[in-house]
Amino acid sequence: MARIGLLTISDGRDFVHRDIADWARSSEDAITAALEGAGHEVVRAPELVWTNELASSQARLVAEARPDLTIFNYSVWAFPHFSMLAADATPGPLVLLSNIDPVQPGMVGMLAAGGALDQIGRVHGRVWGDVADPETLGRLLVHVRAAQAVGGLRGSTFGRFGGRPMGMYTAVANTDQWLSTFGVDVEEIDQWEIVRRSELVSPARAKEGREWLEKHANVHYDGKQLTPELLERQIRSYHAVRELIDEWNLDFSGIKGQPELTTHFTTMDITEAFLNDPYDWEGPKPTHVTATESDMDAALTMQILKLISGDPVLFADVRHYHADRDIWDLANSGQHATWYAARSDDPAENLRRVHLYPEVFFFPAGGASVHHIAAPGEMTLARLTRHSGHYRMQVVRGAFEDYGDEVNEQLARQSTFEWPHAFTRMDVPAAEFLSRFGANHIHAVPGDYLAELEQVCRLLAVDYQRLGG
Ligand SMILES: C[C@H](O)[C@@H](O)[C@@H](O)C(=O)CO
Repeated sequence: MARIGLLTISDGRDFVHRDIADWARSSEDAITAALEGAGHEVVRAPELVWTNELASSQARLVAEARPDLTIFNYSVWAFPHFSMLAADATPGPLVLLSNIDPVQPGMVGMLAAGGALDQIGRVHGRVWGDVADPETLGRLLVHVRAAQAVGGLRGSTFGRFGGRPMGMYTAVANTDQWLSTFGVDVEEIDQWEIVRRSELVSPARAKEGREWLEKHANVHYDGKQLTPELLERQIRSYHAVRELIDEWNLDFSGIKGQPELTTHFTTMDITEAFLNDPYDWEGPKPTHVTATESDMDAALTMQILKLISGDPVLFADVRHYHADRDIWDLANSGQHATWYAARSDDPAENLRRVHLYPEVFFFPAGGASVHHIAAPGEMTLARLTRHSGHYRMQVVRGAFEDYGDEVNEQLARQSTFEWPHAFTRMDVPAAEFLSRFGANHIHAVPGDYLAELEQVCRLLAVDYQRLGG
C-alpha cells in the first residue's frame, strides 16, 4: 500500500472558482475512490487550491504526511503559478493528472503547469483520462509503484559480505554515489562471520532444514561433494546470514562466496536461494534480495525490481547464447530462487522440480547447487550498469521458455547442468545485446514493468536504456 497525496488545482478568479468548485471536488472524490479501491491510502488537501496562499499551505499540509507520491489534479483550468508554488512545497515524486473533457479545460491546465515545471527542471509524471477507466488507473499506478520503489530505497542498507569477487569491477560500486543517487548505505561484513556463526546454529535446526529439503526437493548425495553434513553446513550458513541481517538491519545483501568459501567452506547457493525465496524450511517469510558474488549493482537492480513487483527476483549469469534457437541460457553459478521452478505459492510445488546436485569442480569445498529449469512466462529483464561513472538502467523485454524435459536437459547439459537454467528469449538481437550490455549478470521478474523502470530512472536521474524494441 502506498500513501498518496492529492491536491486539486483550480482557477484563480473567485467568481470562476465558485462556479467550478463542486465539479473540481467531485473529480477529486473519483480519484480518491479509485486509488482507495486499488488498496492505497489517500491524503487529501483540506481545501482546493485557488489562491497562491492556498497553493503553498495545502501542499505543506499534504507533505507533512510524507506521501510516497503526490498527485496534482487538473479537472478545470488552473493557474499555473499555483502548481509551481505547490510543487516547491512538495519534496517527493509528483504526478500531474488531468481529465480529457471538452467543457472543462483541465488538460490545458496540466500542459501549462507541466511546461512551467519543465522550465525549472522539476521532474514529474503526467497522466490523462478518467481514473474510473482501468486503463487510465493502470497508467497512474505505474507512477505509484515507481515512487514506492524510489522511496523504499532511500534510507535502506545493503549488506556486503566479502569484497570484490574474482576481479569483477562490475560487482563493485562507489558508496558515495550509492548514497547520493539512491539513498542506500553499505554495511561491510566479513565472510568470517558466516563461518563463525554457522557453527553456533543448533544441530536440531540444521537437521530439520536438511530433512525438509530431503522431503520436498530431490537431493543427490554422492558421499564426497554433497553429504548430509555439507548440506547442513549450507543450512547453518543460511541461519548465520539471517542472524546478521537482523542484527545489522539489512534491507538487501550480496555474498562474495568465491573463492574463499567455495574453496574452503561450502557454497552459498542454499543461503542465497532461500534468502531470495518467499519461504524456507521454517515457513513463509519475506524475500530478502541477495546477489551472488556480492555484486552490488545486481543487488540494487534486484531490490528495485522487488519494490516494483513484490515478487522474488532472479539473479543469473548471461551464460550461453543458443544461436540455433535464438535463446539465452541464464544460468547462475549454483542457485536461482526455487520459486522460479514453478512460481507457485506452495513451496512443495516448486521444490518438486528442484534438484540439489553435488557442486562441480569450480567449488572444491562442496555443498549442493540448486538446479531447476525456470517456469515459462513473460519477463522483465534489467540491470544497472555504469558508463564513464554514470548509472544507466539497461532493460530488455523477454520470456522464459520450456521445451519439455528431454530438450531442456539437452540444452542444460551444454553448459553446467548442475546449475539452474532459465531459457530466455530476449526481445533484442543478440549482436545488439552482446555489444551493449554492461555486465555478466542480469536480473528478472515476471511481468512487464518497463514503464515503472522508466519512471524510476527519471526520479533517480539515471539513464533508461531499452535494449531492442
Ligand atoms: C565459473 C565461475 O566460478 C562462475 O562463478 C562464473 O561463471 C560466474 O558466475 C561469473 O559471474
